[in-house]
Amino acid sequence: MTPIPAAIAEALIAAGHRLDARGWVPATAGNFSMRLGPDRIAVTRSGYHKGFLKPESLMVVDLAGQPENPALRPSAETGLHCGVYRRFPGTGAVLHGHSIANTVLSRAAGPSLTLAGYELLKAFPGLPTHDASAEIPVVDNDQDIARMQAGLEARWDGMGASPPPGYLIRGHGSYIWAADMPGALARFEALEFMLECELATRRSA
Ligand SMILES: CSC[C@@H](O)[C@@H](O)C(=O)COP(=O)(O)O
Ligand SMILES: [Zn+2]
Repeated sequence: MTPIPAAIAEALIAAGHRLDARGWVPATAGNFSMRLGPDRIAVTRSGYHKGFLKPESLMVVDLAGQPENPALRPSAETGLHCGVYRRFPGTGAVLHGHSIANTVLSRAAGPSLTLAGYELLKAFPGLPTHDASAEIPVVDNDQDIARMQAGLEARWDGMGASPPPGYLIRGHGSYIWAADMPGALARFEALEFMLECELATRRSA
């Protein structure tokens, strides 16, 4: 069995506190993971409140989503985490949350949502200035996670070498990743900030 180092467990638990404090993981929504090695990740177990995670709320799966301990049930969306680690090998942490802004805006969006002119775009890779735009893919929600992941692969295939490090699931939430947990949190918060700005702009229109 692959141990989950204390620093990894602490980072995942702290991420839960942070996102819960912002109202981005209501009820038992959201799931998080961090890379443990080339073919192993620590992921949140299914059905736990992410604001109250403990080391026992975490478990180890391989990049096909198979648990090392078959008695434990990983996040229902483990396949989406594994899909990111497989496709983008530099990924060290993946965060998923359900916010009001990402839920409302993804419901209204087409196949992508464009964010332009925000200083916080600089939190995303390859955007050194606010004078830029990011096209965040929006995929339809699906309880068949393997099918949703296949759709994402097709989207990424059509997006060149460096798709944005995140996407929205319609009416559901966001997935964001980075090389480490501080980076993933920064990108998550930047995306949420810009989505809240978009929502405020539409409300005042
Ligand atoms: C509270 S329902 C939300 C779930 O269906 C799911 O979308 C989610 O984010 C959490 O699922 P989980 O299996 O606990 O990782
Ligand atoms: Zn979810």
